[in-house]
Amino acid sequence: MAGSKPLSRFWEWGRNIVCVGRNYAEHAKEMGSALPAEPLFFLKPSSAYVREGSPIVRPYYCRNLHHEVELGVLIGRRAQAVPQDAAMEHVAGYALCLDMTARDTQEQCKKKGLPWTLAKGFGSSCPVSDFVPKEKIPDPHKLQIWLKVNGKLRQEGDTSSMIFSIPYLISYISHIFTLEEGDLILTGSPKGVGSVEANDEIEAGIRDVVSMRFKVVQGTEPRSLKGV
Ligand SMILES: O=C(O)/C=C/C(=O)CC(=O)C(=O)O
Ligand SMILES: [Mg+2]
Repeated sequence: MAGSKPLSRFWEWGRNIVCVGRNYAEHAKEMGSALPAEPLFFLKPSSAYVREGSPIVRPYYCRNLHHEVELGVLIGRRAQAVPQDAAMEHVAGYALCLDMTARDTQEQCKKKGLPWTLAKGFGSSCPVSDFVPKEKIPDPHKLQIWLKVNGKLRQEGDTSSMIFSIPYLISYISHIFTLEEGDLILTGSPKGVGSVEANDEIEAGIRDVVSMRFKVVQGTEPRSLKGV
């Protein structure tokens, strides 16, 4: 139950995972998408969390699983309609996160005007690092985040390039719904997203702060969904 566990194990809280999209101009460009005039966001279920030691499971319906490395911001105090200048008081700390994306499924959803849940919200779509307390990161807009696949660098971005800053995002979201203690905001991916296959190893980090490794495995197709 939320509240009975330490925030340093936020992935056990079962709180909201709020993901911001197209928050880096070069990533929006590589996707062929327009820059957002206001933050674009979507949710993942809390069962999407996965920790080091467990694999990222590629959904059986996905032919093109993409990595997106993102800075996660952990809410430490309830935020309801907070102004930008008070927003950082609601932050407990940070984590490195992956917004794993079934890109082919997302393309289909975009064409049909459907939500992105199948593409972004499957089990293990949100690998997360250890919690990093706020005190260890004096300026979250001055971080280098990176990601390698099988030892090769794929993504390298600087959080100073975010279109919408962390205080703006917290303020904006908190005017739409209340952010609760234990909620995590994924702040969007820099450029360089790309495919991973079963047996690939993903390593990612916030330079000089934290790193993590995950193996990708293939999910199996259910024999039948009849009777569900
Ligand atoms: O613009 C697109 O086609 C896709 C955008 C995303 O997947 C958004 C993100 O999750 C992101 O920018 O991090
Ligand atoms: Mg993303």
